[in-house]
Amino acid sequence: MSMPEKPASLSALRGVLPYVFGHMDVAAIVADADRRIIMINDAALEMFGYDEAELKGHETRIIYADPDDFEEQGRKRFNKEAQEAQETYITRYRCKNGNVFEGETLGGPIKSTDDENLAFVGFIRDVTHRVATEQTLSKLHSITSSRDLNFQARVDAILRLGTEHFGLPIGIFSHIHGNLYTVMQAVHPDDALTPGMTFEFANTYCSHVFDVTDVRGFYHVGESDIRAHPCYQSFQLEAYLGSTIFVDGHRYGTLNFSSPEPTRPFRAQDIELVRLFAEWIGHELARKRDLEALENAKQELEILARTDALTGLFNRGYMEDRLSGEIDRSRRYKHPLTVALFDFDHFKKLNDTYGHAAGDEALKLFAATATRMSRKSDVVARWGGEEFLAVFPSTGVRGAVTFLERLSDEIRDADFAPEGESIPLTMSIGVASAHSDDDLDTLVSRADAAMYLAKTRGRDQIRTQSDIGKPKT
Ligand SMILES: Nc1nc2c(ncn2[C@@H]2O[C@H](COP(=O)(O)OP(=O)(O)OP(=O)(O)O)[C@@H](O)[C@H]2O)c(=O)[nH]1
Repeated sequence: MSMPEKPASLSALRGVLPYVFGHMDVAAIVADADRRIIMINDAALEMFGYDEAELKGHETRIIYADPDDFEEQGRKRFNKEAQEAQETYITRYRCKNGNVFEGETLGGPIKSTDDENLAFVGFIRDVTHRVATEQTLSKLHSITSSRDLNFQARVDAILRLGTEHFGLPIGIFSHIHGNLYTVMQAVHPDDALTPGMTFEFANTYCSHVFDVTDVRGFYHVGESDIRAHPCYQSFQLEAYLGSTIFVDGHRYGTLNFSSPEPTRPFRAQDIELVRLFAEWIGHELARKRDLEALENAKQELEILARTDALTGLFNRGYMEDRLSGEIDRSRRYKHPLTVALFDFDHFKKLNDTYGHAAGDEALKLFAATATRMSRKSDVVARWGGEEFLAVFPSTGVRGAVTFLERLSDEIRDADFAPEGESIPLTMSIGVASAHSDDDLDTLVSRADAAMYLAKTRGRDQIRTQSDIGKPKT
């Protein structure tokens, strides 16, 4: 602010003060060296709610909310070395009616022609709302950048922040689909709103927001054009502020705050804040959805990577890892572990006679039957073309053979009729149990040798490792 020419004395200054500050729209207060008010302009009288006579001659202490601030400003500025006002500071002031506000103040001495301090002037601007908005923005930043909070906790914190900032005690994050308004999350002084509650969309004030895809505020519905609104009729909500939430450019729902009491008119900053809150929720929803899609795709890929496409059983790669793990576990816990290697008999003939598709059906029949009959802890995999490997944890040879007899009977007796003609499917099965020094290769090769024995001894039978090297029985 540019100052007029310097006056020579305090009395000269007193003469010009009303002309200089009288009609400014910024509140201006001038005090003498004893900090007694010698001039207060109309804007300041209006700001503080006093008459001129109530302030003139009083210490400026009267307008400070906190006496410590009065003392501190005195130390800083009411001294010989003080320089003319250059930068602003924010102090809390008190009005006559007790209201406290944040005042951005530009203050300093008015110097005489001899560079003496004649008086001190302060220009004050009420920045309460700006300060409150800045504080809310800073809290929003902490909420949205906190690593400790998940999405739901952040939305909850934003709902609470909004209710506090706007002075509207009910906060709702909604999803809107057709005429269905669903509460996703809410804060309510009586906990009257819970996630999953639904309302008719047309009956909510949000219809005004969602349909125009913008922010809307009503601060005293009872005295407005929309007092016939069904929301007012049903819920008697006097005040409302809401914004549309967009996810990737599509309308998702709303973020809204409301109150059964009328409130002050909303300011431009309120509109921008609620829009900002809603924007953040929209971005997070999009991010969450992308992450979930990515996670699902990853899981599908993992499943695909370990699955045999034809039969849906585990594939060989997965089984090799799994069996190695099971061998380690059986060694560590000293539990038995048995494996069985299955090979269809005369599969080539089946393919050649009935076609490859019939062969595939036989493989699928085995997979479905083995899956249905085995225990949860058993693992069955396609090991090669028409070869399968089953692993039976905590099971000895005898237990495994009992199960394998039932399984091979079931498959032989299944009504497998590729061309309407029923043909029995038989398998040669080799069984081996893990020794303490076994690895994947040694264990499977014993099962393989037992399976080969079953083939050479006439097929459609089960042979175990103990049959190897024994004469035919
Ligand atoms: N339909 C079909 N056939 C397959 C598949 N994988 C391997 N085969 C066939 O399985 C047959 C295996 O033949 P072989 O190894 O000679 O054995 P086999 O005819 O069953 O005779 P034995 O094992 O001695 O009883 C081959 O004809 C392969 O083409 C598959 O995914 N689908």
